[in-house]
Parts: sequence; structure tokens; C-alpha cells
Amino acid sequence: MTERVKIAWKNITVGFDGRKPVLKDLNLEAYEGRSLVIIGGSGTGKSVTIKTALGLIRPLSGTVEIDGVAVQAGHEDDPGVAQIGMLFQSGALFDSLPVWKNVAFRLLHAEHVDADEARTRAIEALEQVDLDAQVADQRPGSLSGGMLKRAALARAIVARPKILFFDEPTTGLDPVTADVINKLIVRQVKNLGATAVSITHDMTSMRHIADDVAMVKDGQILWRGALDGVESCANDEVCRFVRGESSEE
Ligand SMILES: Nc1ncnc2c1ncn2[C@@H]1O[C@H](COP(=O)(O)OP(=O)(O)OP(=O)(O)O)[C@@H](O)[C@H]1O
Repeated sequence: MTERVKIAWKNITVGFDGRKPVLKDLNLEAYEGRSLVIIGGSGTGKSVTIKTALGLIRPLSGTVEIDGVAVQAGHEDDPGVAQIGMLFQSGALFDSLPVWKNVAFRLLHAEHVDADEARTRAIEALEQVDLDAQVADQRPGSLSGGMLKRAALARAIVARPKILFFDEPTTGLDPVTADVINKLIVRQVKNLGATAVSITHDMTSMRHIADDVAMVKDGQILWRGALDGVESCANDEVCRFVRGESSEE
């Protein structure tokens, strides 16, 4: 079966302030309905890669296409970007707002859904990530790290996006809570039939949530393939990275 390309990074070069480019002619595809996990060393440009698809960083050259249409950096109403639900590494919830207003932020401010409906949909999203409705009126500051991640996941899914981005979804969580978040991610991606793109340093999480894996090195994709290929050690360097072995002798 031929997979449909949902997101395509085409010859992407990104650099900052005249410094050496972070991404150099990077090419990558995320297939519709599949979960792609991007791995690679610290500072190799994984976050920059997803920020180009969010229109937050404008490449020096190349284009990111969603459904075959180039993303316009800086355009808030870009139709491709509007399909994306994002789970930020930090959770990025506003402590001045109750949880439900955080979850419903996009509904209230971008989709102009009325407050009653937005609250109902926020509570439904909270329930989908196994958070009790009474969490809706609490402040983010009163929640545990695991609950915060769930609330952030509820916010990512509330508008039923066709694309989900997860930036380090399990960082800072204990292994059991991380396992819960991984299972929720898999469940929600399936429920929505979404295309998912995640960044993680957590190889357990990668094994849990990935259909496909891409490794970034030196500003390009060193290897990309199905998760099976990582497990069967299709590429030595990817294999060493996943095992946590340095390439130095
Ligand atoms: N807005 C920016 N301005 C200047 N430099 C930036 C900007 N965003 C990223 N960089 C630089 O680009 C490089 C890649 O950063 P990026 O955050 O994409 O790495 P990463 O692979 O996600 O790293 P990590 O795994 O440590 O989170 C880094 O050297 C970073 O300092």
C-alpha cells in the first residue's frame, strides 16, 4: 500500500544570524495516519524541524508542505498549521487561567466557540485523557507533573486536529507516569486518525509511540524507516544511538 504524504519537508535549510546552518537541505515525509518520531543528539535541530512545519521559523530555503500546500511562516490562519494540535515540552499552560480555559484556549480565541460549549468540550477532552471533570476549575499550578501533561494533551486534542505534534512528551516524568502518557498518546492519535510527529530522547517512549523513526544528524536525516528497522539495527549509527552508545572509541 502506498502511504499518503501528509507533511513534507522539502530541501529545508535553516540558519540563524549568519551562523552555520542548523538544517541543511533536509528532506523528510510524515505519512497520513502514522506516527513519526524524530530522534537525534541534543541541538541537532529536531525542534527547529517541527517549528518550520508550525510556521514559527522561516527556512532560508526549501518549503514545508501540508497536504501539498506550502506552509506560510508567520501566517496565523495558515490552513495547514490550523490542522495541528501541539503538546509543548513545558506543557505551556497559563497559570492565571483555570485548566478548562487553558484546554479550550484555541476554541475560545481562534475558533470563537461560545464559553458554555468550549467548557463542555474542554471537559470532554479532559475525560479522554482520564482527568476528572473537577480538574477543570483548578489552576495548573495545583496539578502534579503527570496531570499537567494530561491537561496539555487535552489541550492538544480538543479541536480534534488532523495532525498532532509532541515535543518531549515524557520528559521529567517518572517511568510509570511516562507509560501512562505514552498509552494516552497512542490512544488519542488512533481515535483522531491523526498524523503524529514527536520528538523524544526517551527510547522507551519512541518504541511505544512510533510507527516510523527518523534520525537527524548534521542538519539532515541520517536514516528514516519503520520502527522495526531500528529494532533490527538497519543502520549502525541509529542502532548505537538508540542503545545509548557513543560513536567515539
Ligand atoms: N530561534 C533561534 N535563534 C537562534 N538559534 C536557534 C533558535 N532556535 C534554535 N536555535 C539553535 O538551533 C540549534 C538546534 O536547536 P533545536 O532546539 O532544534 O535542537 P534539538 O535537536 O531540538 O535539541 P534538544 O534535543 O537539546 O532539545 C541549536 O544550536 C539552537 O541553539
